[in-house]
Amino acid sequence: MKLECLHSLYSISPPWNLSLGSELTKSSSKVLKHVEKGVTCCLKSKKTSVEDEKQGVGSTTKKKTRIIDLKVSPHRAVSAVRLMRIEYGGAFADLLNKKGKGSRANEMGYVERTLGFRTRKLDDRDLRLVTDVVGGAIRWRRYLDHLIVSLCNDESTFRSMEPLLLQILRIGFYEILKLDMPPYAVVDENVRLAKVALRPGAGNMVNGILRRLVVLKENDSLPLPKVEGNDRMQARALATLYSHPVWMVRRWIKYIGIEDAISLMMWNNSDPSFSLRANTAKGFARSDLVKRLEKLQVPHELSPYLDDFVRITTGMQNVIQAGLLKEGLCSVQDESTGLVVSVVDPQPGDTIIDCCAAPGGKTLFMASRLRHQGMVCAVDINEGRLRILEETAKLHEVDDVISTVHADVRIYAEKNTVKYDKVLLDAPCSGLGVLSKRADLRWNRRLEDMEQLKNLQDQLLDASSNLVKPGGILVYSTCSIDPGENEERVAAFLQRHTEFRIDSASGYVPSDFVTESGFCSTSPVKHAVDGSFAARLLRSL
Ligand SMILES: C[S@@+](CC[C@H](N)C(=O)[O-])C[C@H]1O[C@@H](n2cnc3c(N)ncnc32)[C@H](O)[C@@H]1O
Repeated sequence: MKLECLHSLYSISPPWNLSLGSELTKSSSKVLKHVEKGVTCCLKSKKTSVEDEKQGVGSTTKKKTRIIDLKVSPHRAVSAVRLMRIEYGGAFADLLNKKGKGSRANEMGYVERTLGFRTRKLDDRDLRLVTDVVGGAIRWRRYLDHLIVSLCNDESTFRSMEPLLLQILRIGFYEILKLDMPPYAVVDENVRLAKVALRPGAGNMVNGILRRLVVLKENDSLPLPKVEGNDRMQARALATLYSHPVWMVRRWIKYIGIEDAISLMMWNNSDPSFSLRANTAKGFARSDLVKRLEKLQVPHELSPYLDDFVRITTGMQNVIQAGLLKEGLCSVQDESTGLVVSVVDPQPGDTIIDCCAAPGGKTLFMASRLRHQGMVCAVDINEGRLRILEETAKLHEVDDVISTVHADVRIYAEKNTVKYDKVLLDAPCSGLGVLSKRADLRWNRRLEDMEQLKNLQDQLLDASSNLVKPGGILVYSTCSIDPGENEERVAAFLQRHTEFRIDSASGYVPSDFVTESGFCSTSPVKHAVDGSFAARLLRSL
């Protein structure tokens, strides 16, 4: 996905924003009450600095008062507000801070509306801290909450805790336990935030709980569960220790065994790594990208699997600021998604249909491989995401070979009579292969979702298969590592459609990724890239 689109796509106004009053849900109105209480309190409390701004509007002069607290650390105030938005606003955890137009100002606007005051402006270090703290506090939520409950006097104190107070505690716990920040500074700073944003009593509570945590950490006696007992008890303990939902842990133990399940959870909890794809369609080769990265002093490494890809671990901000993405010279794309395109194997002159195309990561890469000969028809049910695809196709100069269709592919495939050489179905899925990049996804997925997704995947497979020419190829892919969404879907499809057979991915992707059945499967544990699956299915003549 194009990086610059992430921010606007995932920025959702908080539900407790007063202007959204009529849309408030029950739980968000509860949050609103807490937040309003906090705002009223902190407006009454004494501030370090008050800035009066005069704004001239025509002949009248409006006076706007901004309360600025220079003592509260900006990264903590912003992190607390972001965590509130993510948990209660349904926004995704966009861990890539978009620098530039108004983003810092907007962030402070949210702080002011939620907490009732501004802090000093965020600098680069603050922005990095916000990214670390927000991503970490979300990933480690179950682990942190287990310890917070243990350190509260009783469970009801935890259950009835104001949402903002809980976020402040999570920030403090994460900073002490996982970022190894100087503990007493962390205590003081979070106490100050709780006092100013809520009330003095909240600060006292944060002080008591964080100080107990510091002592337990120093004595190496954190109250953590032991991995013992029956399967269910072990899964529960691991779910707390590695901070994942119990149902996911049970599923992974069943499919990949306890050791790999632990490695997978450690991968999911680590900082995500990113790859860049050089946009050769614009005449920008990987060697050009490497030169630019060297100039920007961004550490990088060539992908051993894909000719156009470069891996970076840090320095994404530099890449963004240098305008490489904005100019369409490269995109942020994981190697696992590039390998899916290798399984499709687009060749100049091919006619291809991408059945679930938006926002277009694979469409654009396939189009670049066509070298301006052939066509990719990009279908998606989501108009907004499809628009992003169209804009990026222009920017990347591959729009000459891309046409878009806004439709439900199940209906489109029934009515459409054109057949294609290659059909890609990159199906909606649980995303269990990309949990390191999507920090909050693990908490939003439920076991019940899996059944619904499997039904949808079957329907989409049936529809897409209608669009394949005799002798043509259907590629079914997901960003999941769950056999229920992958191998089992293909097996069920082949039973329903005897005109298709598996065409091995061998020869299209490095043999490391080819399973015994001939599928392409990437695994965070084995290959240190996101998890994905792709099956190449050949239609008989
Ligand atoms: C996994 S995402 C696709 C990602 C995309 N292939 C890429 O590489 O950027 C799944 C997409 O399927 C679309 N989708 C879901 N149901 C659909 C349907 N019935 N018909 C067409 N598109 C659908 C969603 O809107 C979503 O954009």
